[in-house]
Amino acid sequence: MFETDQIDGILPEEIYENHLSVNSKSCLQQYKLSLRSSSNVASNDLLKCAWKRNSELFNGKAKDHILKTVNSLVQNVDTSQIKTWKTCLSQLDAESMFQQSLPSCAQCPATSYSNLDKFINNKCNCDLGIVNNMERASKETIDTKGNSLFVRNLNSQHSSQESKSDDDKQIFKPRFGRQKHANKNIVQPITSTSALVEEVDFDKEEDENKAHRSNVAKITFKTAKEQLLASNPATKRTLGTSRKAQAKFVSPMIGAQDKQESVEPTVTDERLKHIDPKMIELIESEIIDKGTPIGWDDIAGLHLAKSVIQEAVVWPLLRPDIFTGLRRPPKGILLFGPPGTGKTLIGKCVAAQCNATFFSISASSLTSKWIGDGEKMVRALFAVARCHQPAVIFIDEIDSLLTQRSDTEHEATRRIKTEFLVQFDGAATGDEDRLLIVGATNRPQELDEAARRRLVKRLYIPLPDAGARQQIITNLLKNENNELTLQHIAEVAGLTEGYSGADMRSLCSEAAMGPVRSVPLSQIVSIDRNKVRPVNFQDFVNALQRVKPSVSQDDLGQYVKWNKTYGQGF
Ligand SMILES: Nc1ncnc2c1ncn2[C@@H]1O[C@H](COP(=O)(O)OP(=O)(O)OP(=O)(O)O)[C@@H](O)[C@H]1O
Repeated sequence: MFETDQIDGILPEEIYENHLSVNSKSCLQQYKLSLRSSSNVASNDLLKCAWKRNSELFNGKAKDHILKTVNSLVQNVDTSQIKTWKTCLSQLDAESMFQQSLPSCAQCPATSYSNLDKFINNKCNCDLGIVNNMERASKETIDTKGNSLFVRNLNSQHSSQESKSDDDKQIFKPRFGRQKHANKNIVQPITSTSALVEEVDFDKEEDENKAHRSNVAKITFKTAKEQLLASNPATKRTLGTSRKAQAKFVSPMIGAQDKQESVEPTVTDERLKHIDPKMIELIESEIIDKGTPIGWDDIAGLHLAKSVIQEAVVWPLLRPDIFTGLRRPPKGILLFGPPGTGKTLIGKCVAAQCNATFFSISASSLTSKWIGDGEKMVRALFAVARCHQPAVIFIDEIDSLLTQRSDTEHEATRRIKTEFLVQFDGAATGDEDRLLIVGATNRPQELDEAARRRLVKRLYIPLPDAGARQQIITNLLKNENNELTLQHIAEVAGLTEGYSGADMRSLCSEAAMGPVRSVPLSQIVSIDRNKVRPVNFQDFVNALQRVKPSVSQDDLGQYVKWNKTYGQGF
């Protein structure tokens, strides 16, 4: 309670008579918190806020008086008055003020929340928060006694909708919960709580309230996500997908910025008529690889594989007129071998050598990322590829798409697989099509027989030999400041038996960290780039302690065996 001698002239009774109604549960809670922490400014702000919102409930004189007193106390916050202000606040019984300010509730008998804790713990069915939102959009009607408030229904849009469905029933919003009254245009105060309680079917009322709130939300409120999707439907598909470094950036604000431009991509090619435009856009932005073109020299070793590919795939794609009949090229090749041996590099190189568009997709993303849409995605992928001929479709982890059939196979996966085989056959039989499907796998033994048959050329991509490892090191050190001689490089190559191309890359990165680690910690931020010493042989020796080969001998044995059975045999 206010001490009458400290904030003179303001009697608690006066405040209660003015039906001080704190706006919302959260407002009150914050207010209480601020009281506990004795934060004068926060308390003052909250009080002001509550009073402002309820200004029409105040007797102007009392309001002015309270605000004046509060202002003077806040302005003198550094003086001795601070003690008085704090004392005032600590003596203000906010709980009982709030309790007493609550008007009678239609649904909860007044006694049910005589204890404020009950209200705070949601034991009261009323929803003050909702009422607050309504208050902003509506005109309040207060009865003469001020103890029961009805709020005329919300915004005109909503009321027109309701009136359409509810014909000539006029709907009013009580401050707590909703009440329907058959009488037209009459704002009825609740004079007897008990009488109303009898009339109201609580369950029905609750359902109606829920439906009403959701209607209001639908009409007046859109989440940021909904707004974004409405303005740029393409974002739905691009959000959450892993982007490659070279992938085109799709701004989430495209829709907002280019309102004039059509959001839907325009499909001009007849072959794409039945394909979802969003999928086309996604394929063009995410799946077409526009990275730096790869040359044969960028791939170390693998001479046999490279020559077979050149002969069987690259030339036919470049000269389809010569490679006809028996010379007709295979439409699918399989690259299998341990991870990190350059299968993807080969795929990219083929595309670059044939001036073909390179589509790169991981089969596992078809079965997981585009779950439910995988089938459509496969169809779209082949359709877009046909429009970008010559094209190379690189499917990494192809084993996860074309696995051997089993009873436990998921229906969606089975459908994607079927679609893939259908499209594959279409591409294989279409004489005009210059499409090449390159599948890559680390587990060739798991491939479906049907897939194996279609991927006619099956090439083993083994671990790099010493010469290839030497070439990889040389290539990677080309742009680094280093003092390794040819002999050093040959020595490192000799020490890395069993390392894959990817392991070699990790080794070189680790060695390149040596010079940086030798810089004293205190100078790392300021040191001149040219003062960092060159990479040397010792850095490689140290790196060899940390980077170990990732492929086991057992795995290698399996590849060799499979190669002998199904591979090209070299
Ligand atoms: N023969 C190679 N010549 C040059 N670099 C290679 C070679 N093999 C692998 N690398 C290096 O290893 C990295 C990974 O290679 P890549 O992605 O082509 O392997 P992968 O066989 O497709 O691997 P995964 O089976 O795990 O997909 C390449 O970016 C390259 O730096």
